[in-house]
Amino acid sequence: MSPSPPAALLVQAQGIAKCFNGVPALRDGRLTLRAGSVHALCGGNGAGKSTLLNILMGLLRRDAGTMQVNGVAVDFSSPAEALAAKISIITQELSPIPGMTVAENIFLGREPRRAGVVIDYARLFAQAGALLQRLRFGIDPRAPMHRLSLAQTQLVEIAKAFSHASRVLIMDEPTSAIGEQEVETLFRAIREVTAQGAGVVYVSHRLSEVFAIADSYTVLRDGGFVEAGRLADIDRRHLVRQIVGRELQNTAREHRARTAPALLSVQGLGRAGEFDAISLQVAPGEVLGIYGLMGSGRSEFLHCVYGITTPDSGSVRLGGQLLPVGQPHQAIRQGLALVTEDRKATGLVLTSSVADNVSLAALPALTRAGVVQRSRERALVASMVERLRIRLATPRMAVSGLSGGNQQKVVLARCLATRPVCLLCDEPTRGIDEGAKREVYALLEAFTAQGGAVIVVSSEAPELLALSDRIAIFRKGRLAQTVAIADATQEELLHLAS
Ligand SMILES: Nc1ncnc2c1ncn2[C@@H]1O[C@H](COP(=O)(O)OP(=O)(O)OP(=O)(O)O)[C@@H](O)[C@H]1O
Repeated sequence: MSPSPPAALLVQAQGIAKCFNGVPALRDGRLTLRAGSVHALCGGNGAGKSTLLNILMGLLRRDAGTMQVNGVAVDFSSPAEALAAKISIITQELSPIPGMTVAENIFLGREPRRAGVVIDYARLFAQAGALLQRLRFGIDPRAPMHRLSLAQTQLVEIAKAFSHASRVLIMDEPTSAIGEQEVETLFRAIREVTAQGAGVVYVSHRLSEVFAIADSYTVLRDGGFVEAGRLADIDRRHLVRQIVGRELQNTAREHRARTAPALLSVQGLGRAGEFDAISLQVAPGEVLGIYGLMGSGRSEFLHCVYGITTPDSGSVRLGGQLLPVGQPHQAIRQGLALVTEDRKATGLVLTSSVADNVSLAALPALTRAGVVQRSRERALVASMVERLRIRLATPRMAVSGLSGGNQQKVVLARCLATRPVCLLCDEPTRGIDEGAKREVYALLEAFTAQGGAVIVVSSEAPELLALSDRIAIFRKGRLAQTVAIADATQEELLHLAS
């Protein structure tokens, strides 16, 4: 029997190049996508993945190279042209319109109209409802966007990409803000559309996802092409080596039981509709992981401890001192820092420079007699850029010019620059590549070795198991149980959380 012919080529890109202000971001971008396939585009932070996909999508123009869609040479000058060629994208940065409903966000500019004029809301909500139900996302199409959590906002963005019934779906880190259960739901939807002949380009730093959903891959490094092939022919270690360009050391933490008095102590903290009666302690040198499904109240809890929101009941003590409620500036002064999940909303000033973002919160410590000591500021920024391997042209460039993963590293650098004694981390490695993840783990290890205390919220169970000494499981806003790391497994965590 002769082998079946390869599926139709949906996208072929070769030798794609792009410079920003004379600095090359992409030198030799390549991509091949076939009908019915999920193709993983892999590479470290700043490798050029988003740049290549933004060129394919018409969001950026290329400087050189060729691109074909369905065998026809293309050079899209806008996303509308790409959409007309049946290509849609879920970008890394979410851009919801908060004042509108979910349905309006999904069908913006394509709303069903009566007599071609007035928006037909009944049909709009019905269409959006049917789509969300098909995808099993469990979101009300009539809900106002501003009411949704970050995870739900990301699901709406995903639904929007599916609503175009495209032949090519580009997913640039689609799961960075959603939980394991929603990831499964997304994968089911991906399998459905590929079974019908669509092709998906999938970008994620979570390699377990890549191996679970994709069949073929391309690796980019430093803007250049490294390797492409079938995932069935390689293992995870090989892929990591190609992405990072070197063998990675294992940096697992040494788990320890802590007996010292608590550094951070939370007593009966509650906030209506979010979480209730949470009491927990973290000792110096300890990492407490928090695990929970979407909607379990884990991020809301961290925000409240830090002071972004005010509790209805309970108290927080740091080093025995009561933290005043709802005052993050005071919390920082007392030694607390928060690494946020949503870097755009609460983490960074995108239009300011990397240097300003890193030194902003540390300015009081860098100021003598009302004058900022610039040489100390420069030294601080340089050491953070080096420790975290932030990939940039110059520290004076705007944060918006950094790749997504490098922006996340700036968030971390900014927190560490305030010299905290206790770090609250909400998805600290979101969007960070495998090499940088190890660096973040090593940083947390060094931080705790010096007596710092850490609380980590992560939706990646393997990450929590690697980092934590104990894991608190949140379920529907309650602390369900705290388990010692020796007794915890991935299955056990999921079981206790659901
Ligand atoms: N608008 C811009 N201005 C200046 N430089 C840019 C701009 N967009 C991207 N770059 C640079 O291009 C390089 C590639 O970035 P890109 O976003 O494509 O990386 P990536 O592989 O998607 O990374 P990540 O996994 O971190 O999202 C980076 O060094 C980045 O700083």
